[in-house]
Amino acid sequence: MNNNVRIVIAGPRGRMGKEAVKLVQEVENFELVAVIDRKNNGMMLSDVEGLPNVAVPIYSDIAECLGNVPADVLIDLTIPETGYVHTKTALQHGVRPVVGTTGFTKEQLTELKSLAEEKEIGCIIAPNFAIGAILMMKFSQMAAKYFPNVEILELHHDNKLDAPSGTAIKTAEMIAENRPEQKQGHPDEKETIQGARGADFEGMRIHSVRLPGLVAHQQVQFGAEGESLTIRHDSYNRASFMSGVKMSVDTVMNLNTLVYGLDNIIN
Ligand SMILES: NC(=O)C1=CN([C@@H]2O[C@H](COP(=O)(O)OP(=O)(O)OC[C@H]3O[C@@H](n4cnc5c(N)ncnc54)[C@H](OP(=O)(O)O)[C@@H]3O)[C@@H](O)[C@H]2O)C=CC1
Ligand SMILES: O=C(O)C1=N[C@H](C(=O)O)C[C@H](O)C1
Repeated sequence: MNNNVRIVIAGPRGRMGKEAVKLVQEVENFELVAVIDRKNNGMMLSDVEGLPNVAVPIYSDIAECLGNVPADVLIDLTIPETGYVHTKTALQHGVRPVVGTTGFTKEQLTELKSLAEEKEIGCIIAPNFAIGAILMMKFSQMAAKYFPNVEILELHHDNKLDAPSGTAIKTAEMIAENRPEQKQGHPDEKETIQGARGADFEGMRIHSVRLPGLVAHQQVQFGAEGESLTIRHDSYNRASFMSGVKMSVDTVMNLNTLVYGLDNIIN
């Protein structure tokens, strides 16, 4: 019997998608069975210039793909609107989603969790797959208990569509579990240029930097009387995310609900 995990990847031409295709080829019991790409429908991956020489079919429509190709896991690395439709369709077909795409709304996450539970299958939505980034979030959550004054600075390449990053939002949500909502800065502070103080998450400020040359970086900065604490993580390339993708694929096969964030998986 073949015990391979049969995987479909959505977004194989993207920065993350290309790495994921490489990962799936490298892991012994992972098997790429199809890809979802809005271009090149009906072709084989191996026929597209610049993509790995793997003979799997390309579909532009996920329902058509999952209706034709038996699969266990969908890895989605696309854009928020498409990623949401892909995740929902995968769950409806009994295929377990591992989603790196960021920018889902709270309502979408709630709806997808209900669907995963109704179908009794696993789904992982991970705003960040890098193990160091998960630790940064966990350490920040711990620190917030003692340092409630905190600002988050996230820095990314200038092709990123969503702001703040999924990682920054998840970090703020985790910190909020240990930090009562409070306004920071001077009570009478005023922005002379709108946005100067960043986005407001329960009084925590989130600042988004977009510059060419950056990959994915985040600094969580805590301040108290006479001291400060900075927790920082840097991803210098997309390979940094792949051990988390592998762990997610392995884990999702044994889940029967939706898990949001790898902080709920690593001990
Ligand atoms: N969880 C994590 O650890 C990480 C998450 N991310 C997230 O992953 C996602 C992808 O990032 P990245 O690889 O840098 O982005 P890219 O822009 O490099 O890749 C996105 C891919 O999605 C495809 N796509 C866009 N729109 C559609 C559509 N309507 N239907 C089908 N495919 C579509 C693009 O194809 P086309 O060329 O045709 O537009 C492209 O191949 C983002 O949401 C990002 O925030 C990124 C890094 C790490
Ligand atoms: O778009 C990116 O590049 C990244 N997106 C994720 C996010 O929004 O947090 C993860 C990582 O920061 C890279």
